[in-house]
Amino acid sequence: MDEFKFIDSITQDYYRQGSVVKGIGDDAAIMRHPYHDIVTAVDTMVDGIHFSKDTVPPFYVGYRTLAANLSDMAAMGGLPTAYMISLVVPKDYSNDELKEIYQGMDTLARDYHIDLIGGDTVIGDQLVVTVTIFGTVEKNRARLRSHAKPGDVVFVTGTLGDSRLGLALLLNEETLSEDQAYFIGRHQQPTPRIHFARELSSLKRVALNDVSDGISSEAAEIAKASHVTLILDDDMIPIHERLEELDEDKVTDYKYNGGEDFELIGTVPIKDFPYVLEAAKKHQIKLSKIGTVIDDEKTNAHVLLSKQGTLKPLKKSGYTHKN
Ligand SMILES: Nc1ncnc2c1ncn2[C@@H]1O[C@H](COP(=O)(O)OP(=O)(O)OP(=O)(O)O)[C@@H](O)[C@H]1O
Ligand SMILES: Cc1ncc(C[n+]2csc(CCOP(=O)(O)O)c2C)c(N)n1
Ligand SMILES: [Mg+2]
Ligand SMILES: [Mg+2]
Ligand SMILES: [Mg+2]
Repeated sequence: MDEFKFIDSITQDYYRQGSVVKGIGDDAAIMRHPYHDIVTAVDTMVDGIHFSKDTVPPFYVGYRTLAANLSDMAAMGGLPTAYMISLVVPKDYSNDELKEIYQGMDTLARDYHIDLIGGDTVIGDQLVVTVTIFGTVEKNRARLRSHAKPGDVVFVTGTLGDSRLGLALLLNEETLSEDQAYFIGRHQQPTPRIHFARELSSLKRVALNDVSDGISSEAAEIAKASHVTLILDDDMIPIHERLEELDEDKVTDYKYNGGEDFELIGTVPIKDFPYVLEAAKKHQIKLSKIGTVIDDEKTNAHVLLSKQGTLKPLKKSGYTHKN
């Protein structure tokens, strides 16, 4: 089973409820409401897959799961309001550890002024934390993956591969002379780009996707949903200067396929790009133009990578759950 093929296989042909604006196929679902659209998404993190005892302490298991969920909300341009938690707790897990998970979530929840409104608790074999976020977005302003058009600028927030390097440091696969704490912080405590995405709410058309699997996958999802091709420029992909110290193959893998940076990749009409730059500046985040959108009629590819004067398809090699 490959998660994406599985999702395709269970997607309904049509929605019975007229209120479903967007069902399966984006970072979150959108439901029409008389005053605004409702945004909801669910994320699950599993011990041994998304974290381990060596990589993420309980406080950050909570923090990180809610952050990933808020990141999907940001990728829709939504304003979060409340969340629910479903837990599978191993028999040997202590009450103190459980409390820490909740403290991690609550720390982030306070920052975004959102409330825990429910959940479910099960005792099982392995720690599983599932968070469901609810929020709102102005009617017809949800930032769908299908909104990219030829001529758009492709942009990304922050730097890419930092979380992957943090994971490598935590797993002792890598050592660094400096900035260890920064990269570990990016892995354990990512920042959902809610405020930046909300700042774009006056723009008519923006396509957004958050970086959970790696931009090689996220860029392809925008291209596929929008029936366009994204051309990315290798020189313009933002990375932290410390990452350049690693082997070239590793740098390439981390920046395109590392994932879990929870940055936003998006496209906007060229006329709106200065506004997007201003929005990033206002929220003190880095924003980089990384490419352009073209018609997909002749390219036969979702994403093309421009590197050292050549243009080649970029394979969708981000993280995929498989068995
Ligand atoms: N088991 C499932 N049943 C129904 N819909 C699903 C299932 N798994 C995923 N989906 C839907 O498929 C779409 C893509 O899901 P995916 O998990 O890739 O998105 P995401 O939340 O942006 O990524 P990530 O899992 O990395 O956070 C979403 O609309 C999601 O709601
Ligand atoms: C211990 C450990 N090993 C590996 C990884 C890497 N990892 C796990 S899931 C995922 C993609 C996002 O998942 P999803 O698509 O479910 O949001 C990535 C990059 C990790 N975080 N911890
Ligand atoms: Mg997402
Ligand atoms: Mg998600
Ligand atoms: Mg998923």
